[in-house]
Amino acid sequence: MKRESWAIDQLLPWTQLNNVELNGIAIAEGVHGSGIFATRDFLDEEQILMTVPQQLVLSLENVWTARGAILIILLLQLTHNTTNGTVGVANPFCQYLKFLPREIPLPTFWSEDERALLVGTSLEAALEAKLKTLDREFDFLRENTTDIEWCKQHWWSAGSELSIDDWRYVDAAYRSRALDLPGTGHATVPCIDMANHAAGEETSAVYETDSNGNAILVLRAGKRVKAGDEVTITYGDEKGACEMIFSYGFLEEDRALAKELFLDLDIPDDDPLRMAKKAASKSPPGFRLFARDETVEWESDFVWLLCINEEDGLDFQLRQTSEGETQICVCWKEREVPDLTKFRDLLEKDSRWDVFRLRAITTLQSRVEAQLVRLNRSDEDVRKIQEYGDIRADPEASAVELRDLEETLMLTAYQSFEISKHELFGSDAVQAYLRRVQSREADDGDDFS
Ligand SMILES: C[S@@+](CC[C@H](N)C(=O)[O-])C[C@H]1O[C@@H](n2cnc3c(N)ncnc32)[C@H](O)[C@@H]1O
Repeated sequence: MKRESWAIDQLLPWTQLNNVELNGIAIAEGVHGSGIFATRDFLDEEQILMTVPQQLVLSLENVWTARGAILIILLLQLTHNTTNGTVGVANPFCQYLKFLPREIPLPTFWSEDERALLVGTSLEAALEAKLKTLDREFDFLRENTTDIEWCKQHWWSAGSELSIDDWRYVDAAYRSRALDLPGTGHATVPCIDMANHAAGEETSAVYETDSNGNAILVLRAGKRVKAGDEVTITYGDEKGACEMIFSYGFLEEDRALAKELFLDLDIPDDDPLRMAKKAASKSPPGFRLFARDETVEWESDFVWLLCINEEDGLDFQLRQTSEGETQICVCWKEREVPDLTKFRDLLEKDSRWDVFRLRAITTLQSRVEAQLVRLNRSDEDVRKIQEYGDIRADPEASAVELRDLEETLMLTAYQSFEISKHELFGSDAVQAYLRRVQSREADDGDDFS
């Protein structure tokens, strides 16, 4: 689809027409694309810098459904623009979309060589999954709209241009511009979405909902901003390096830590409960590593299901719901576990808790080790791509830094798993368990002999 673009200095008449109030700020071109800049000095005032009327806030509340609906609405508005208004009804959003960047630098738009720089990082799997989902969604859109006359004409017939890149564009626009607006929820707010990111003390403004449901941008308490300074918000100081690149396409210049990463886990093929565990699990199949103080901690509901077995007391039962559907239930020592997020709490009460913990930590440590091997083995290929590949400077810089930051986080995690393992090996429960296993193995050996 051929998207029309308007220069950002044309945005002012649009804000006036649509009752967006700008108080001492202007939206203009800066170093990170468009941004918001102060046009006067602000000295320690919690001043409202911008008010966006409620009806312009594209939120779940306003559209009544999830991400898919917002993407479809964005796509319809783009179609309205490219068909000279033949499709859909003109609304302020159609014009506003012309002020968005023509290209959004998210990894879903990276070339094959650029994506190959991510091998061994947690972004590799996340990006692969995202691209597959986008392909699936686009196929679904095509299958379900080809029989609608205007869609056939403007999206799918020969010469009409809706492509997977258009779908990736609306997804990237949504992902990089949506806010979690306090009092409203996930929303796309025109004009406030022109605010660039700065973390920590550098963040100069916050966004919220006023008592009338309007979205407002407010100067942070105690912040001084001079005329000409950029007005910034935070996209989430706690976000990991992977998520920053995935959702916004950049890493902050002064970032020193990956902060967090997610690695997947798979249930081994020889686990007799594999299918039941997969069917019963509702949590993401993996674990999150995150930096805390000088060390790295982890979080996972899935790992408990992975490393507990039938002989420990795990079982599954099929139940019929009142709607007639069959549901799989997890049972621990013959009692149903209604909420799998609480399974860990039940295990913690068991006398073999240290044994379970040791199993979990060993599983996580070997997964981290495998990821480190994958990362290190790809270093040589990455160097070749840097030398000969078809890559742009920004994706290269982000990918190389991500490799570095995630390697440090994983090495620290590996070490801290090692320390925990040593501690757990010394526990009475683990020693008693090992003695039982050894004597069982000896008995098995006798059987064979
Ligand atoms: C919500 S939009 C902000 C407005 C955007 N600059 C524009 O031109 O429309 C988010 C995008 O701005 C860019 N951006 C924001 N803060 C940045 C920063 N600190 N460094 C680099 N790029 C940034 C990234 O491309 C990001 O995906």
